[in-house]
Amino acid sequence: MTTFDLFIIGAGSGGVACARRAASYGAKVGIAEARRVGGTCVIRGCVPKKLMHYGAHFGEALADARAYGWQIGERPPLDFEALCRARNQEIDRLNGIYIDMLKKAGVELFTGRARVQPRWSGDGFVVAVGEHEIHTRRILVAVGAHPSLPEIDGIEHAMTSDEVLEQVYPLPRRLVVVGAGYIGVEFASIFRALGADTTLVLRGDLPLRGFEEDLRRHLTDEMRAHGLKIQPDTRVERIERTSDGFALHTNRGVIACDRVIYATGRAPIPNTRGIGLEDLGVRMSDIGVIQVDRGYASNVKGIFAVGDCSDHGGHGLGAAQFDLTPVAIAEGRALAEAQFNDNPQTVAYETIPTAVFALPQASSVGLSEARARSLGYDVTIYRTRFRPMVHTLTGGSGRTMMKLVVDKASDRVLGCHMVGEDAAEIIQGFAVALTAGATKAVFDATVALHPTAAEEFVTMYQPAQS
Ligand SMILES: Cc1cc2nc3c(=O)[nH]c(=O)nc-3n(C[C@H](O)[C@H](O)[C@H](O)COP(=O)(O)OP(=O)(O)OC[C@H]3O[C@@H](n4cnc5c(N)ncnc54)[C@H](O)[C@@H]3O)c2cc1C
Ligand SMILES: NC(=O)c1ccc[n+]([C@@H]2O[C@H](COP(=O)([O-])OP(=O)(O)OC[C@H]3O[C@@H](n4cnc5c(N)ncnc54)[C@H](O)[C@@H]3O)[C@@H](O)[C@H]2O)c1
Repeated sequence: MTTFDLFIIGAGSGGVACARRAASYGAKVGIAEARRVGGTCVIRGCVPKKLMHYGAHFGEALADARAYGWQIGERPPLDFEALCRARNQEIDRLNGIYIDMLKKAGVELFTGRARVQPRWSGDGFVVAVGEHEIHTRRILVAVGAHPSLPEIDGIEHAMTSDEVLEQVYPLPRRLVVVGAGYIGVEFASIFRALGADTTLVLRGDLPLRGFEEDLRRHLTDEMRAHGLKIQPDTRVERIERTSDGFALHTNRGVIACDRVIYATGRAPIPNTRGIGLEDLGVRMSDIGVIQVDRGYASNVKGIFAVGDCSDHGGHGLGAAQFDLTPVAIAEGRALAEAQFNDNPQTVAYETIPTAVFALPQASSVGLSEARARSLGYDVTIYRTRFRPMVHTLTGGSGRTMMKLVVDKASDRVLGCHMVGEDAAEIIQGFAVALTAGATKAVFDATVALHPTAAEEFVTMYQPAQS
């Protein structure tokens, strides 16, 4: 029987990245996947979501095109189910590519739910996947997370992101999205842009808790201007099926709709529980997050964890922001480098760029103003709001917002934030600048690229009133 150097549970972003890198250094690597290779990002996350985001925004582009002379009459009809089917076809193609990539890398794939056995083999661990009994020196747990739902009456009527992104269904006429984190804001934006009468219901006063306050406010105004109904300070008490859809009973009245999407967060349970980790004494939080050190090692020697199911604590920034695909990939690769190439690496957690594919997009890298102040920085703020050039002809009311948070003492730019078209594409380059430790003087010395929105990031000379 082969003994693997590394056996990975979960072929998602972190697991696949680690497997390929470790195998490239000659390690004997096996990987188990319970659902589909590619994991959340490829199968039911980033990729299908971005395809739907593209699909949704053609509607607006078509309307804008009229102002540029295109003779487009009424809004053309949308075949939403065709969009779902095209999306699924692309996901099937990517799933095949991921399986091939593992094969080409020499990684052995086991299909099924892996379970670590409560006994040790001669030189490591035993993992069961279906009929297979696998011996391995190290285990990487990269099992990701799962939509978490509150226990209220009628919650079984709600769709989660899994169903939204995997199923083919008619476009809802009236939709309610509950929860205003990344997924809630993105889905509400997508369905609104597709033409659904959409209400975003949140418990707090603004969406996207943890993000820069100016970004949250500006994005809220913009989303409302696009016709999205945003209902703050609202708690759903129960969901009732009615003759023509559903009734959401809330502390602020009843909302009628045809579909309800719940986007109330994700947790590693049930993925991390019930697969033998507790029996070996692996330390986890109450929601199943595996506690690891800076080398992604759990408290049990030889068991590691990366990605959404893990937390190494102590990065000093927000938390939820780090459950992102590139973070899982960077952690998986860093683990492989340390274990199989004697090349320990650190992930630049302080300057992880992030975007919300909303209506319009919002993006951030580095610290928010509030977070910078809470960490003791004395900061200067630069902020601009302007009408993007495309709307000079369309007459659209949309406004772009950009903000820089600068440390007075060192002149270092601590945070860049944006709401507006292409915000996601624009922030990536500024993440490079922040990772390199760029100062405001460097931003000022950078020649602008005209005419773009991005140039505003290097032409904000006057500090904003606090
Ligand atoms: C709707 C949505 C949109 C998102 N959009 C973005 C985005 O735009 N940008 C971004 O950066 N991030 C996005 N994310 C987050 C991103 O998808 C995750 O951060 C990323 O996939 C985490 O990777 P991972 O390797 O930790 O876990 P996953 O990719 O979730 O992979 C875990 C894998 O483990 C498998 N598994 C679980 N238990 C077992 C077991 N016992 N045996 C075998 N296999 C098992 C699962 O089936 C899964 O395939 C999005 C997430 C969602 C839900
Ligand atoms: N563009 C991206 O990069 C992207 C997109 C989607 C998801 N993600 C990742 O996936 C993770 C999960 O996304 P998410 O949106 O599910 O989680 P989230 O943690 O971002 O947001 C969940 C929201 O639901 C609210 N909530 C919790 N319980 C509730 C209840 N009972 N009623 C009403 N609201 C409730 C929370 O206050 C929070 O605002 C994110 O943290 C992010 O890391 C990233």
